[in-house]
Amino acid sequence: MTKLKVCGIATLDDAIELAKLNVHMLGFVTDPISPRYVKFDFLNFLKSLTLPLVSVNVFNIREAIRRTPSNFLIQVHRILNDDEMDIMTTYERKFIMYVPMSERYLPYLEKALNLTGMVLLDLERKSDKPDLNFASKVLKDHPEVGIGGGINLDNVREFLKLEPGWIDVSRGVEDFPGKKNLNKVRKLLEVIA
Ligand SMILES: O=C(O)c1ccccc1N[C@@H]1O[C@H](COP(=O)(O)O)[C@@H](O)[C@H]1O
Repeated sequence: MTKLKVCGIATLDDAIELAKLNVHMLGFVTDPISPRYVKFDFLNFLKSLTLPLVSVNVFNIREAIRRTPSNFLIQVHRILNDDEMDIMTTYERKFIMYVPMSERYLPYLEKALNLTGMVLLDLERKSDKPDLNFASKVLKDHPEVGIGGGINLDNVREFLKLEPGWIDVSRGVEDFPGKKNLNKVRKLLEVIA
């Protein structure tokens, strides 16, 4: 069954309340590029939560590896070059590797799948439309892969038809950047069930 990761969480209350729902993973963007940015120190307030927690990073990967609590997964939300990919293999950490949802990134997808069992197919740019045909092809061979990209209550069924390992949702369950709407999350969980 497809699991739900709610990402871009920026308040302790939201994290605690979402953890009480049947959400599978909670994501926190620890890169200042995001309007949902939280400082690494904020992650230390989440240690009482027992579900999988994810630190999402774009440009501060090394800092993230150094400052993210050891129980967190680290999401690398940027295309890495070969040297950076090699360096990733030297760390004893669980990574989620972001891969843009586009045919031209198939070679990178293979590299990411060799590095980690957790790959997230997501938009190359937040303004893009998801390439669900490409995502469908990937998921036929790699059903464990997660998918994101503007998922919300109106379009979630299109993504669920592909039977991804998980769906990754941030903007689609927000009142404003960083503030999650618990009722929208509850409704998403009802659709997934
Ligand atoms: O959410 C952000 O602000 C963000 C910033 C920088 C890198 C990644 C970010 N979010 C990731 O993108 C997916 C999908 O988000 P959305 O549902 O399309 O808004 C989200 O789950 C994060 O993993």
